[in-house]
Amino acid sequence: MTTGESAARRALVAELIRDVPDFPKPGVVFKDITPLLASAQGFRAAVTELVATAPERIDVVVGMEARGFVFAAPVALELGAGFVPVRKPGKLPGEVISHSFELEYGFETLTMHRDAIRPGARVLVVDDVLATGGTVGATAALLKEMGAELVHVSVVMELGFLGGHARLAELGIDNCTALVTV
Ligand SMILES: O=P(O)(O)OC[C@H]1O[C@H](OP(=O)(O)OP(=O)(O)O)[C@H](O)[C@@H]1O
Ligand SMILES: Nc1ncnc2[nH]cnc12
Repeated sequence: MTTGESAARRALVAELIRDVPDFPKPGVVFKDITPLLASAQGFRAAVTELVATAPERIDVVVGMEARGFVFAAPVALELGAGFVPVRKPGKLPGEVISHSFELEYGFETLTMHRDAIRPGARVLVVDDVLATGGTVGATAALLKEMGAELVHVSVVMELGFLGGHARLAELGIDNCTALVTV
């Protein structure tokens, strides 16, 4: 794999993410990934690049409902790792642990099955967008409670102006890769 090919894939990913102003509320520029997913070449490029960012020996890929699932599941398959979902409240049938936080456009609670990941497992977290970092931060807190090792975070797009990277650094998460930063 050459650097030029990787750069071309990331440029294609960036091109296929559409800005939607004032969604879901005034003042928010929503980064819409549906054109990227609708493009076979674009979707493949995103998954290829996410897989390329993964450290060695990942046991489990964790994805966050809903858009995170779309990228995390194929990355897990490519890596030969398991997939574990982080879900919104009331969706998981077993005993859950949960964490609440503030999002760019609201409040959210995320849950995981308490026994989803064995202590010490090496985990890669994959999501579509890193905005304020609240979602990744909450997921990291859930993984810590389970005793899993958060090895790396990979996102398709980072909204740099919202300071998510700095927020994650404050939480001790300094291993985060974005394919595209705006
Ligand atoms: O860094 P943050 O400020 O936490 O924002 C990023 C999160 O926001 C979006 O999820 P959303 O809660 O809108 O859910 P969805 O995937 O179900 O649309 C996005 O998919 C990320 O998970
Ligand atoms: N501006 C944004 N666009 C898409 N997803 C987001 N999640 C949080 N903020 C977002």
